[in-house]
Amino acid sequence: MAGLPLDVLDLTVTGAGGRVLLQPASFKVKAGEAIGIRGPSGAGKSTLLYALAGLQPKVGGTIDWGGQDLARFSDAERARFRRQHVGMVFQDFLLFEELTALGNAALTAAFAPRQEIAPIRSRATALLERLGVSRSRRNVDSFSGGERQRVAIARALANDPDIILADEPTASLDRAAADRLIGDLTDLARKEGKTLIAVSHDRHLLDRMDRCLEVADGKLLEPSHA
Ligand SMILES: Nc1ncnc2c1ncn2[C@@H]1O[C@H](COP(=O)(O)OP(=O)(O)OP(=O)(O)O)[C@@H](O)[C@H]1O
Repeated sequence: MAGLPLDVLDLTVTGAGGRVLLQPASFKVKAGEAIGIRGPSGAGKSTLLYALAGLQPKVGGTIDWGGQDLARFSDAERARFRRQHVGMVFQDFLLFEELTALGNAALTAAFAPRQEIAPIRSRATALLERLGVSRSRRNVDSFSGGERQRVAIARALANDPDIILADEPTASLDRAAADRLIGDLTDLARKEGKTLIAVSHDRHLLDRMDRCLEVADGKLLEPSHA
């Protein structure tokens, strides 16, 4: 699948107790662009990324992915959009401890139409191999942080999503594995046209993006170069 463009207009996010987590933010991303989101800890980077994935319950404004405004969707519609279009790498991975690495990586097969199950499983297997996860038939409960991160990345990509949203995707990887992953992710954007948005503190990752957005204290600052 090719990427989708994004048009965000006056996006706000409100958290528990009515706390404003993101003040009105507007920006555009072209299909196939690779965007970094940077800023200090607690600034609201993950908040913004989750909103773009349709995972924030209280949003205002517009989150328009190729003509579909997530901010106006029902919960069920947002879930369907995510299943069809979004590969998400969560900061804390959100793996299922009782499943194998392959079971986790191919998780979306459980919700996919019959004809898509085999392609998802074979893509998940290839991704685990590419990412150097050799123990794909082992339960992830014995895995290290770096192995978990790689399983989480394989899961996000196994569905061949046209949008990749990644929260600190290199945080648990050593430099060599991180650099390989950055190459893989930017290739997906540049060669396959997928839209990539990654929150990161990793200078190496930010430097490889087409451009970066900066978030500070719940505000999107003027877009800047990495
Ligand atoms: N649902 C919520 N309700 C209330 N406050 C929240 C909620 N979610 C996040 N926050 C708060 O919003 C702020 C921004 O959090 P966020 O996780 O987006 O920051 P971040 O920039 O990604 O930080 P880090 O780099 O440390 O991951 C933090 O103060 C956090 O505690």
